[in-house]
Amino acid sequence: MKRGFLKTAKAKKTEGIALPPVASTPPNGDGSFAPRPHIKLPYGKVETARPPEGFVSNKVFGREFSGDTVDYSENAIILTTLPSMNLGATLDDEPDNWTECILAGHIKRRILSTPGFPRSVEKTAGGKVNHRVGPSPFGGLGVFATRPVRTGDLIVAERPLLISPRGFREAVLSSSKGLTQEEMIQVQMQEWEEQLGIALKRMTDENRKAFMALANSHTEDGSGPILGIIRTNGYKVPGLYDGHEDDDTRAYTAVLNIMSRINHSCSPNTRHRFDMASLSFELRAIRDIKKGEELFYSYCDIFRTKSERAEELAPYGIVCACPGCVGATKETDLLRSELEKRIEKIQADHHVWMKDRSRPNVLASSLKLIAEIEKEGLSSTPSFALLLGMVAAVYSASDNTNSAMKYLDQLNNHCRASTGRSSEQVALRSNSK
Ligand SMILES: C[S@@+](CC[C@H](N)C(=O)[O-])C[C@H]1O[C@@H](n2cnc3c(N)ncnc32)[C@H](O)[C@@H]1O
Repeated sequence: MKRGFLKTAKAKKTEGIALPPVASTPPNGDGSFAPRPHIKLPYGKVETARPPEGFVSNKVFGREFSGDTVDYSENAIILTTLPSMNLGATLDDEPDNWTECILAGHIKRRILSTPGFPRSVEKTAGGKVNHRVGPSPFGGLGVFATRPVRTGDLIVAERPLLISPRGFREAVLSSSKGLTQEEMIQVQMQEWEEQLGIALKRMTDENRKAFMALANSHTEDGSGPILGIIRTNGYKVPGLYDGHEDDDTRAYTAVLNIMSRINHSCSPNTRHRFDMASLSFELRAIRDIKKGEELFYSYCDIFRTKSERAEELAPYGIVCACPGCVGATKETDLLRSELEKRIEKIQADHHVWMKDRSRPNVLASSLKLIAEIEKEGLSSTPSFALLLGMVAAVYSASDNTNSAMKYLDQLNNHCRASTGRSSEQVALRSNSK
């Protein structure tokens, strides 16, 4: 994005809007929320992709609030711009851009109280642009490396255009008595679209334009244009959730200008993390990437079999033709689904060897699994670091310093790719806790 790109940014009249709280779902005693009912949204061509005849949706009137308001109820949904945007602000005031957010009140408070917030978004080494968006052989647009990128290097970091809840609010159901499940879902999608529209209106013209230009693979299932774009392009926001971390219905999703152009592969070459203090997503290489190579992340769980992955990818309209799917066999399915278990077993053997060096070490089994992982393109698994560490430890114990250093170096790069920090920095931080 060019500097000055948002020179025309319009200031907000108010700091935010609070949608009416949902009376039926107060937080539990510990401040957490009960899971929302899991609603499977339709995809593909849906014959009745609209609310039933004569249905009039609840119009939402939010309460406007100013920048110093912090007492919105836990249960209220807040529409707010982060970092906050002053009247007449331009990109010169906030070169890292703003994120339009639809959040529960307590989530906004959590973001604002993150130490360092709003930190500036991390820059690539030397401020170089490592990516470009262009036509992809997989169809539509994709993102490509403009220079060789080493494992662990930052490719791009950006603030999302929009952060919004992944699940629907319960309120809309109150008006839906007598409707079938399918009809209720259509009603919910329409009402959610109207609420999302309020957030879109609050965006700068440039951000709204960038958002609406993103791909939409949900044009025939009743999703409105905004919801369709969110469903096609959303990244789950790690660390942001209303209930329990594992409860997807209360998680948040982010749509980004550049990173939402990245296509899917079951053998991804990038990894991303969310940095709350800068409110940005950081994309790093998980293996060395050549100039011109397309960048991929995985939209599905890569530790599942090919047919299970195909099921997860269907809502995106993807019939995956990545090397991991084209070359899938019984053996690769087994490797993926049993990978974690195999690593755990090697780790247990390693601990036995650490206590009693007369026992067999795990060098051969670790190196064999590392080779299998690299061949299948699964090095984005966080447990890969464990294997690298175990190999380095065994080499080090046998005074094979060169080999130990080689694997420590790989471990360090892997750690940078996952956490943005070197393994020494990560060890220092965890020791200081
Ligand atoms: C997040 S967008 C990715 C960017 C998109 N290609 C574009 O033109 O903006 C997701 C959509 O891209 C397409 N897509 C992504 N990965 C794909 C793949 N591996 N094979 C086929 N289509 C893919 C699908 O239409 C999917 O719904």
